[in-house]
Amino acid sequence: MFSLNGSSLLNNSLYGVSKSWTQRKVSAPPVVVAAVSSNGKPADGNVSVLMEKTENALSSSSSALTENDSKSTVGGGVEDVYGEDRATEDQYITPWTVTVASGYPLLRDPHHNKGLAFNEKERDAHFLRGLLPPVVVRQDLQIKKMMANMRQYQVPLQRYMAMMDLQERNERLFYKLLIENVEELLPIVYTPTVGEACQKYGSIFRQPQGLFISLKEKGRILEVLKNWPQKKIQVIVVTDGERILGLGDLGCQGMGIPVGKLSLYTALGGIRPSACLPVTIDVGTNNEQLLNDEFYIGLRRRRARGQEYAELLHEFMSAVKQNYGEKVLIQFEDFANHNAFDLLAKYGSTHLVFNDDIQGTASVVLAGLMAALNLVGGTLADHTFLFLGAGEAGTGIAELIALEISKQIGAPLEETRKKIWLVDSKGLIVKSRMDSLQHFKRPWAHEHEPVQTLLDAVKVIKPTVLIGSSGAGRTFTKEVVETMSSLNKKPVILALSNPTSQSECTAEEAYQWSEGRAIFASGSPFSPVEYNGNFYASGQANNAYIFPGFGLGLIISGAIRVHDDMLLAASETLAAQVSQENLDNGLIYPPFSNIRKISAEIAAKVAAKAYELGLATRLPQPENLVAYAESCMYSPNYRNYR
Ligand SMILES: NC(=O)C1=CN([C@@H]2O[C@H](COP(=O)(O)OP(=O)(O)OC[C@H]3O[C@@H](n4cnc5c(N)ncnc54)[C@H](OP(=O)(O)O)[C@@H]3O)[C@@H](O)[C@H]2O)C=CC1
Ligand SMILES: CC(=O)C(=O)O
Ligand SMILES: [Mg+2]
Repeated sequence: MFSLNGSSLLNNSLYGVSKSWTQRKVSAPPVVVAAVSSNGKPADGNVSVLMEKTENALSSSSSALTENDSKSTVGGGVEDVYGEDRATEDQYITPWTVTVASGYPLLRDPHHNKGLAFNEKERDAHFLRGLLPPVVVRQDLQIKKMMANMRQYQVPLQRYMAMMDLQERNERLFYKLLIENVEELLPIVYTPTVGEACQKYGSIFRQPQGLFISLKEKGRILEVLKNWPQKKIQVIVVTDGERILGLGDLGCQGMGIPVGKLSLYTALGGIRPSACLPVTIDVGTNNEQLLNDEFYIGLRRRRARGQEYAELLHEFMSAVKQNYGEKVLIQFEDFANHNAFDLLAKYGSTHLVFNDDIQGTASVVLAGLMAALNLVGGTLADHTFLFLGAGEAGTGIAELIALEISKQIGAPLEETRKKIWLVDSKGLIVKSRMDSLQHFKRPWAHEHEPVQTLLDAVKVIKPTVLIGSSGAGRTFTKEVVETMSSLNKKPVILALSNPTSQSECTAEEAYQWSEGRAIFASGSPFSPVEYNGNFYASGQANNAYIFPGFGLGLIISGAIRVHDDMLLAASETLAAQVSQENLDNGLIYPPFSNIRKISAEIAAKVAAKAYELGLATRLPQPENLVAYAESCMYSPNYRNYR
């Protein structure tokens, strides 16, 4: 889609797009839509965006969504997101228009560029003759070449940059590469490398990705949303950059996280890339190093707090609903906990919101624990849990475990919480600290004398399961792991903190210090470890197992709210995907290589729960939800252009 202004608006001739094409009535793919920003330049450096009429089943099912939404009482909705139909003459609209890309702009359009894979017919039909060398190569050969190139980079950040370049050059090739090499490339586009990329985002910045909404845009956020070239957005991942992984406040440079998470929504969960919108809300940063960094890309001011912050967030949340309707999923990611819990509570009853750090993490860890029971025995209620870290991840997981136990044994939550203990930076959370505790920690303040250190807490609480959610690296010391191992035949130890530098311990440490007995998983991946002549592979306890399938389930059912029972359903489904062979190898998560199938299973169970709870709006309910979920998933294979 092109939004026209300046000379483009007058000439209706866009960046070399052939007039014969622009004049043609377009009834079948490829239809080109391209965007021009307010300064008259291509919105993202790309001249055009090809929009295919029937990209996949999900886009056709989103037409059904469109019909529903246009009847919505919420202003805008999905059909008329730009408000042209309703705008009065004195209201501003964005003059989008539709045209067809060909020639040079087609090669510069990441959504439809195929590089050397354009066939002879397409080269003729789309004015590509001479713009490409003569050879025509298949997509699988392009994949082979890209992987060979990728493997030559020794430095992970170089691989990250190569992947981002590819995403900006040839989107389908990017996703096919990622899907087919998910175990090798996940650590590049996601944790740990994405953490380093965020830290250095200003220096490595080339092309803007996603929407940057800063305090400068206060009062104009709806207008900013309208600058985004895609209209049918289904998932937004938004951060304010204050708690990026375990790396702290990275301000505007946190954009790498929404971009990375959404690339997993597509690669792992099959959401169309064009339906994904990464957003960074820039309210400043308290990171002195960034404030003094000449390459920093964000607002050079300290963070807005209180009313100023709340008003900007509220304007954003309202504008999103107005622009995209109420079924757009808004995933909060890497907010600091003093905002995260409040935002979730405030918007949980008015928007389709999901906090990945609180809810997604809870679901993935509960799944791992359910699977681990096959190795350690007993039910969840038989175990004692100790957390290092009582923030979003820690208390989110604790609450979901308590809820699951409560459902299993029919006991009240207040009771089932009692076997779950948390340690924060001031020691064990106990009743005597109640007055000074943040609200999300209070349910975990049990009757006990104060305990200062994790090691002492392990000794007195005697947990069977130890979970690290502190963001503080190497805090599971030799003594801590040895004590866990002296208390348990098979200690369950999860070091969730990301990236690798912040992991509470390494896989090697867990296996060595437990003499190979630990059931270990970590937030960022570790290579298999050799101990006493045996190899130990550890799983990745990361919310990436959950959110892509979870989001897909919400979308295919047209869910309007997230419910805890959906999280439990996702956990059970993921746990059921762990095979006996995985368990025999000490793994409590299935391999990522099978993730698309797993995501479809999760999506189906989440959707089923949405229907059961009366939260689904896409009716009638498909008979076979797994098959339906699979049929809705984006395929990165090239499309043929006529
Ligand atoms: N594997 C996964 O899927 C996920 C992993 N994570 C990771 O979990 C970590 C924490 O995230 P999140 O819960 O959102 O962060 P929060 O900031 O909300 O919570 C961190 C908690 O850790 C405590 N803490 C920090 N340092 C120490 C220390 N040295 N000793 C004891 N306690 C400490 C804090 O204590 P206090 O309250 O006293 O300040 C706080 O309770 C991050 O590294 C993140 O990357 C998060 C989500 C998903
Ligand atoms: C994985 C994730 O969401 C985090 O570390 O914040
Ligand atoms: Mg996160």
